[in-house]
Amino acid sequence: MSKDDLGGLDRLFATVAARKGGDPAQSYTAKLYTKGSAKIAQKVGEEAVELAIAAALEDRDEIISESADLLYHLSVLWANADVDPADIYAKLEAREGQSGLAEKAARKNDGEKKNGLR
Ligand SMILES: N=c1c2ncn([C@@H]3O[C@H](COP(=O)(O)OP(=O)(O)OP(=O)(O)O)[C@@H](O)[C@H]3O)c2ncn1[C@@H]1O[C@H](COP(=O)(O)O)[C@@H](O)[C@H]1O
Repeated sequence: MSKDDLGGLDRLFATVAARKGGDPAQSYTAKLYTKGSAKIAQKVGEEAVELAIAAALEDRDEIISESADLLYHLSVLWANADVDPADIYAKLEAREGQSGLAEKAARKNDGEKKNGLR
């Protein structure tokens, strides 16, 4: 499949994954890889906080802009960790049809059993 056939997030991921081993003087993404996983994780955290602030302020334009920043840095984090968006899609698909409330209740029951409370 060519990169042109991919959707937005997959296309962004293909671009950033292709920057691995690239010239840090030519590519911001390549430069980020050379800084390592802790720096990439820090950038994701920063962008997530900036998005949360935009959401708290109900600033729609900033929500869009910060979401784009977050998705870009998240894509770099995935590529750096050898995770493919397909892995995330598979996880989401496995959760389809499972209510978040039911999943949380099941986790709570498991935790109580483990702690001998049940
Ligand atoms: N989507 C993005 C994208 N979004 C944000 N950014 C960059 O992410 C940086 C984040 O801003 P910051 O102020 O936090 O960066 P900073 O000041 O360098 O941060 P520190 O490293 O100092 O913490 C900016 O330099 C943005 O330009 C992006 N850089 C690249 N892309 C995509 O990745 C492709 C490849 O880019 P290069 O790797 O640069 O060729 C581009 O064509 C785009 O499609």
